Amino acid sequence: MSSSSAVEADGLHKRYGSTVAVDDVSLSIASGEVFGILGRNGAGKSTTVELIAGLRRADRGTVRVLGLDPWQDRARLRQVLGVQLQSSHLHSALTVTELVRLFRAFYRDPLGTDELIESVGLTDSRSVRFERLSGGQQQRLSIALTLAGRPRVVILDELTTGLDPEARRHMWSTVASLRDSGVTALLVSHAMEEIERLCDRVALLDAGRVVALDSPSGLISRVGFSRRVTFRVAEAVPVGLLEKLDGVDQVRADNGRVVVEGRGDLLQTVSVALVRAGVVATETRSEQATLDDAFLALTGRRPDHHEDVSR
Ligand SMILES: Nc1ncnc2c1ncn2[C@@H]1O[C@H](COP(=O)(O)OP(=O)(O)OP(=O)(O)O)[C@@H](O)[C@H]1O
Repeated sequence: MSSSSAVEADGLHKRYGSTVAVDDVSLSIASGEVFGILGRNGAGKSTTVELIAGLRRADRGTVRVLGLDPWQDRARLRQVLGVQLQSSHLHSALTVTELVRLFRAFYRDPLGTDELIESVGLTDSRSVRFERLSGGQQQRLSIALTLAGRPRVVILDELTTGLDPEARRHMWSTVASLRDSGVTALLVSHAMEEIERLCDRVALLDAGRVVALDSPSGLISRVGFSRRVTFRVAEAVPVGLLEKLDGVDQVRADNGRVVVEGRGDLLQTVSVALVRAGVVATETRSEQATLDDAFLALTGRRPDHHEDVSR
């Protein structure tokens, strides 16, 4: 393993009965990197991180986390690896402070109780029992518990699922400060915006295999177009006219809604052509290709949270 790798997985395989969940997955995650695992439901994301965390044993292949074998060296790994627990595993009758104290006791050099509670914005709720916390607060507490032992590597599975926008931003800044302090983070997410903002690199999993591994912008650059202009027209859609324009790659029309994909100053090109043709367009929008588009281009489908293929 390279000395700067925090996580090294080589040829991982995991099968459940006849289902191949992880099929020859190899990853090398650099120390201090924020690394994302993206894929639709059932792609093998959770199984992959469970193999890395030593929660499951691979049928084949090897994993090293900071040089440790997660299955053989579990006790030592626990001191340096933080894994975000699902909140259902927690004792619901304990308060925030009691849970934080309980988790701190597992570690040799934990962060302070107040510091941990403050870091996830739960100071005002520190005497509240777990079962009385909102879903978002429970999620934030689970992050504090993950960070209790000053881990050098953290695994966060669906970090911000169920959080409101403010809590989500708070989580993002927590990940950014982890990165600033040199912690390696492995993020599993369906949230494209989150992956795009936070991750240095992303592995895209499909049917248990890594189908692409690149920076978010590198993945986006593999999409065949770079810009998309959408608008509505009340009259007949001038598809033929648009298709002939410079920089236009594709035109789709559905029920008066037109989607033009292409390159360069696409909005200007399309707007001028429509005005010249006397076509009135409304609800015009111009956007750049996103990670969503990359997902579609690389797997042939949009991620599960976003089934709107008409975009
Ligand atoms: N304990 C299990 N027993 C049997 N099959 C399982 C088990 N865990 C996962 N699987 C199957 O393995 C495949 C990969 O599942 P996994 O949970 O790793 O995917 P995922 O990408 O994390 O999905 P999701 O986004 O839905 O959490 C799926 O087909 C799933 O049904």
